[in-house]
Parts: sequence; structure tokens; C-alpha cells
Amino acid sequence: MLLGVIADDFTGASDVANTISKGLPGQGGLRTVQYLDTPSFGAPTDVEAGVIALKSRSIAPPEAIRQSLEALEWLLRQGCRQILFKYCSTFDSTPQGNIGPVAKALAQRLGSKGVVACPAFPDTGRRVYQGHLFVGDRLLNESGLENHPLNPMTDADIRRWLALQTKEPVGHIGLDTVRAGASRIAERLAAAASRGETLVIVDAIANDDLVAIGKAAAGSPLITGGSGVAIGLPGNFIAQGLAGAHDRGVEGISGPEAILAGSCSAATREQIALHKTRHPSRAIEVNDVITGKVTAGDLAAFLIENTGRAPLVYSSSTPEKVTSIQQKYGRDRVAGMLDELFAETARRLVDSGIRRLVVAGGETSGAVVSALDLKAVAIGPEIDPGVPVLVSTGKDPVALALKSGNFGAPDFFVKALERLAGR
Ligand SMILES: Nc1ncnc2c1ncn2[C@@H]1O[C@H](COP(=O)(O)OP(=O)(O)O)[C@@H](O)[C@H]1O
Ligand SMILES: O=C(O)[C@@H](O)C(=O)COP(=O)(O)O
Repeated sequence: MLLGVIADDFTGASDVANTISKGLPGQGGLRTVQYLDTPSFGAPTDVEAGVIALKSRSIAPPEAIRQSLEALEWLLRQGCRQILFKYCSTFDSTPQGNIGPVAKALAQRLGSKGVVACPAFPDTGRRVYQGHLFVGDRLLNESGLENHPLNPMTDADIRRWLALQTKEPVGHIGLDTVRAGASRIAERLAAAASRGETLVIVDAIANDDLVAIGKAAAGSPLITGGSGVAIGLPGNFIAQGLAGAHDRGVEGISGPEAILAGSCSAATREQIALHKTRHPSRAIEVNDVITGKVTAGDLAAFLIENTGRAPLVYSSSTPEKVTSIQQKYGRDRVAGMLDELFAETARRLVDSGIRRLVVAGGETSGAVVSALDLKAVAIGPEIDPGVPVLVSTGKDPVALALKSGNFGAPDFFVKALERLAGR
């Protein structure tokens, strides 16, 4: 294994696994496997990139550090020469969040300073300019992400946001330097390291910027960012003759299908609004979950009855309703109840023979996939930017699409079910 990734959620892990296995157009990527939590077994020797999906985005720093260091040790034991800490392209975290503390702990273990921090993912409209994060033409804090149920992003200046999470000085490399090329970026990273800066926010607004950043960081033991920052990394290994460019190994599988959505992000709500005009769909009311009026058994029964017609169940709701329900019951209690509900529903679905499963939302995907105890997935074709087909390895494979809340076109659900079937 050459490249190891520690991803702080499950959709993010499949996003970056997609980037690494795809590589640059005409160049090919690395042979990539996504692991669901740190494995207790060794990786096959032909795996070139291992992506460990953690469910650590919204947990307290000490536990996030513990899980991330455990993942790091496993990746180092597999032979990794470079580690990427993957967080969200919208920098999802809170002022008490763990991006800064986890990055610092990984950097300390790897003896690294002047570490790239770049969430940019231009293919999905995420760009970093003058240290500020944009989503499309809006600043992060005016993009809808300020209403996220767990990680409301209320400041687009990610240098300032990161500074709240770490005591160390946060560096910045502007777009002019990035456009001056890889060696200039490398010089500036080295200068940041000599000033004692552990993390350096690097501007990037186009894929070429990310390729240059990747080249500049070719020799760095640690890189941090969104999946975009991985664009150039396979090419570094291929150019050194360490990896053979390869095509993706799996397509999809056929079988009954279901869709679960727990994301309250704008893109998912639009996808639901379109989907429910044409397919059987059922909304989950949090009040009903709390009082026991709705159970996983009910939801699974509804989905199983409607297989063949792309059935959907969703808890997704508007920011106003989310705020009011959180005020009534408490944010963590609601999140815990919904996680459990989706997890148990998914378990029942797969036990009853569902083989194609689309899940919308990072936390929701984490809950579902952990419940299915799948261990590892192979990476198939891309459905929409940042979302690949995943097929579990081992007996009775399940095909999955784990969609970040804000990713995907309005018709994503139907398209995903088609791609999961290999069509
Ligand atoms: N109806 C609802 N009311 C309150 N909170 C909700 C509701 N539905 C989902 N949530 C919360 O929103 C979170 C969405 O997070 P996630 O699944 O990561 O989506 P995204 O990918 O959009 O961030 C869930 O974990 C859950 O806690
Ligand atoms: O970087 C991204 O935007 C995604 O890969 C990601 O991390 C998604 O997180 P959720 O929106 O919580 O699914």
C-alpha cells in the first residue's frame, strides 16, 4: 500500500476513494479499497491505496484523535508512504471540532510541519480563495451550510475557523503562489514549516491548482483536505514507477433496491422532492420515532413491499423544523435515535435480500454501513461527482451508493440505482 487515507465520515471516504481510483483523465488511478473502520486484518498486497472510513466528524477531539491514530498505525503497517486526512469540502466541524486537533496529532506522529490543508473540490463548486471557502458563488456561511444540523458553518474564513480548534499558528498560501507552480508551493510550505506552522490553508479554485498542490506535496508524509486535494496524488506514484495506472475493478450487481435519506442538506431535499413525485416514498416524523409510533420494522416493511419501484424513506426536513425538533428533544438525542432507526432498517433490508442500497447523508451512511458490518468495499464507476458505486467484498455482496448530503443531480436516486445494477 502506497497511499493511506483517514476519512472522517463514510460518504467522504467513498468520495476520496473515487478520486484516487479514478486518477486524472488519461492517466488512471490507484487500486483502491475502502475499509469501514480500521480493519483487524491485513490488506492484500495488490492494494495501492487504502481508505479508512471513520465516523469521527462530529465526535469530541480526544476520541477522534484516538480513532485516527489507530487508523494511521494500521496504514503505516501496510507500508503507506503518504497519508491523507480527508475531511469535508465544506470543512464541516464546530469551533470545538476535531479537524485541527486530529491533523496536529497525525502531523506529530509523522514528524510533519507545513502540512497542506485544502478542502477545495471545484467539480462540486467548492473553492478556496484568500483563505475563504466558497460553495458555488456563495461564501460558505451563506450557502445553506450555516444551517447544518450537526456542524453549522457560520464563518467562511477557514483560517479563522481552524484557529479556533488549534493553538498553533495557521499558515496560508494564496492563489498567486499556487499558480506559480509546484516548486514555489513547496518552497512556501517549507517556509511555513520553519516558522512552526503545522497547518497551511492553500488556495485552489481549479483542478489544475490541486494537481500543482499534489505535486508540491509529493514528498510530504501528510496532506489534509477534501477529496480534490487527492487529484494529483495517484500521478505522483505512477510517475515514480511505484504504481501501475489501472481501471476500476467492479461494475455493479443486480437485486432488489431501497433508498434511505437522513441528510437535511439542500441538494438531498431537492432530490427527495423530485423522487417522491414518481416513486413510493415515506417521510419519517421524529416525534413518531421518539414515541415509538414508527419503528425500523415499519420502514423496512414499506421498502420491501415496494421493491422494483425505487422506494424511499427519509427523515430529511427543513432547517426550521430541524431546529425546533432539536430544541424539543436535544440535538444528540435526535441524531442518536435517527442513526439507530436507519441502522436497524438497513439491517432488516439486507437480511431480507435487498442488494442495492442508496443512502443520503454522511452520518446516516456511517450508521447504516456500520450496522451492515461489511468490512471493505471495492470502488466502481462514478455516479455523480464525488459518489462512486461501491460493492462489498466477500459473500453475498451488496452494492451501495453513499451520497454526501450536498452532492448529486436532482435525479440522483434513480441514476444511482441504475449504476448500482451495472447499467
Ligand atoms: N427530521 C430531522 N430533524 C432533526 N434532525 C434530523 C432530521 N433528519 C436528520 N437529522 C439529523 O441530520 C443529520 C444529517 O447528517 P448527515 O447524515 O451527515 O447529512 P449530510 O450529509 O447532509 O451532512 C443526521 O445525522 C440527523 O442527526
Ligand atoms: O468532501 C465532501 O464534501 C464529502 O466527501 C463529504 O465529506 C460529505 O460529508 P456529508 O455532507 O456529511 O455527507
